[in-house]
Amino acid sequence: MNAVPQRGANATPGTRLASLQQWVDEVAALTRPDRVVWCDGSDAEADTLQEAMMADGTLLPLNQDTHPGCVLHRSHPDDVARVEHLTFVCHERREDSGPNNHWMAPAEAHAKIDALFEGCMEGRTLYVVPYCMGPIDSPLARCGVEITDSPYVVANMRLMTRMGAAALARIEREGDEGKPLVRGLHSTGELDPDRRFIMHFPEELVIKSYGSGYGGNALLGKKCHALRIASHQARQEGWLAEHMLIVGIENPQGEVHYVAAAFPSACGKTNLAMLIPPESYREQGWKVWTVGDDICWMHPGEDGRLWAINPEAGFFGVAPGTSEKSNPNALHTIGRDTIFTNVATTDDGQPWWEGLDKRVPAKDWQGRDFDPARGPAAHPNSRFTVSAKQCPTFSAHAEDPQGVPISAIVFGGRRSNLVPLVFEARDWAHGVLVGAAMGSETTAAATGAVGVMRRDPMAMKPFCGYGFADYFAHWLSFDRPGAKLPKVFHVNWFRKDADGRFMWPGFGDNLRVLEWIIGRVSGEAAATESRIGHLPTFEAIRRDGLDIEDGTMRELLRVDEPGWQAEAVEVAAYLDELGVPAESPLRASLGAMA
Ligand SMILES: Nc1nc2c(ncn2[C@@H]2O[C@H](COP(=O)(O)OP(=O)(O)OP(=O)(O)O)[C@@H](O)[C@H]2O)c(=O)[nH]1
Ligand SMILES: O=C([O-])CC(=O)C(=O)O
Ligand SMILES: [Mn+2]
Repeated sequence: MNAVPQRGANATPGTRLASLQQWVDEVAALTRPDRVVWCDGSDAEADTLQEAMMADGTLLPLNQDTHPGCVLHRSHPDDVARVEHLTFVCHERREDSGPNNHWMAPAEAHAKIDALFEGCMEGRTLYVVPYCMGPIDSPLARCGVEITDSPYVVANMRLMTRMGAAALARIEREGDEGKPLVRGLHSTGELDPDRRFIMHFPEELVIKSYGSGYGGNALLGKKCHALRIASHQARQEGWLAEHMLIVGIENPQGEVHYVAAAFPSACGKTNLAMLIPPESYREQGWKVWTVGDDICWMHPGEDGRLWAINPEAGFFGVAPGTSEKSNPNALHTIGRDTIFTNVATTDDGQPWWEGLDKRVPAKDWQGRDFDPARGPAAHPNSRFTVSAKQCPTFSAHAEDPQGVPISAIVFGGRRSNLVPLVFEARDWAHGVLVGAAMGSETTAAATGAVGVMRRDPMAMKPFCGYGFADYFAHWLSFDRPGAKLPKVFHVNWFRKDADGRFMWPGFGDNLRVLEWIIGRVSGEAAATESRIGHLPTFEAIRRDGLDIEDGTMRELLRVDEPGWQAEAVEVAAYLDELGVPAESPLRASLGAMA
């Protein structure tokens, strides 16, 4: 039966944009849902959805006295993280996807995944979710429509994007002007890990995702649109779509510098974006303002600077490790109206995860009686979804249509040895090399082994929508007459000593490093030269109120000469693997390091 289904009782009437209506009708004909609902983003709609999800067990209640408006979702135990081996970037030409992506010919990919979509929404509701990535009135924002059969995805998209009637109005206006729209089709399918694909068609601005309900696989506005598809668009149009937090650092003089930082998944973006200054800094008047915690779109402005928006409207953050001590801001943010996914619960129904406090949970993330023999109570990649507006340090400029000007770009990874606490690149090309050479030990944010060192250029290994050699060339192209580019830095919060303990306290104390970074931007902070770039002098990182020995600090700032020579050899081989040409300025920058 290819008949287009009747719209349900509380469905809105669709769209006047013929091309969009036609696509929705085609998808409905393929997937055969019982009902089609156009989401308007209203509170009433959210309430109706939530009631239905509570009734069928998709959402479970949490303690409303301690956590008003909060709910729990337990996902299928095989569906708890991004699946990189099942994620494809399907350019017409294989070489355009690069060696950094899994590739399939677009026709084959469509055929393969459409076969799974056939009839997959029978007995279900098809939700049409119009969304805007970025402030709704921003010229830098971009729109998309996600079709999904998962009310959990709709509820998450409502927090993570500007979703509903206002987005649809912008989409229709832009449609009249012939502007492109990103179209995403998602179904949770049967949640069978062997029938799961996340496919991207950058040239068509299309995403198709089947068989997973997990964040990065299913909330298509996030990694699929705002990074993989947007990075491809950004290359064509002369901007950057990056896996970066954006944070404003206000010094005692009241000047605010905005920093964009790329760390791989579960390597500290949310924490840095919400940093609370150490006591001695607070007393002096230092403040930190949160603009974004995961994605950053940067455009060159007329003044030559890079201006950045956070395309998201919420945080999809890692729960484990979040505590009153590590990230009180996040804890305050998620005290109400939050969706928790795969956390544990206490006997009085409060959400709980490892690192939160000393209580012993009653139920683990799968709802079983907690038994430490079975591993952590909360899944290591358990998450919270919450509106950014609830963050106490949410920047007053976070929704400025023109974005915020970026003073410094920071790269970083989880490196237990070799890489110093912080260093500064000599110039833009060297900065691009530092980003390209990034390595990090893997985390639970993607399925697979944890703690294995892998190259993750600019934290974009899983997210770049085209080949890395072209991506680096695009980055290099920003160095042109009139450009006032940010300075580029590399940080490592994760150095470990011989006993496996972190050498640097991290979290709030990372402001001490940011102070040096800002000081370099304004020309005030002292540095010494080394083969890897500029390093802080021993005194340049303030240690007042910090209990850290001179020897540890020296080690954190030491350049291990033989270690870096070996690193340079590895990086050269990696650039070869990616097809970076011999004449690329990255090679000359690397030569200075070797
Ligand atoms: N030792 C140490 N751990 C940190 C630091 N910052 C964050 N972490 C830990 O790293 C883990 C991930 O931190 P997040 O800030 O959620 O990472 P993220 O980059 O936002 O992760 P995604 O949302 O997956 O992109 C948590 O367990 C944190 O407690 C730090 O400065 N030092
Ligand atoms: O995309 C996700 O599912 C979560 C996330 O932020 C990441 O992994 O970087
Ligand atoms: Mn992320």
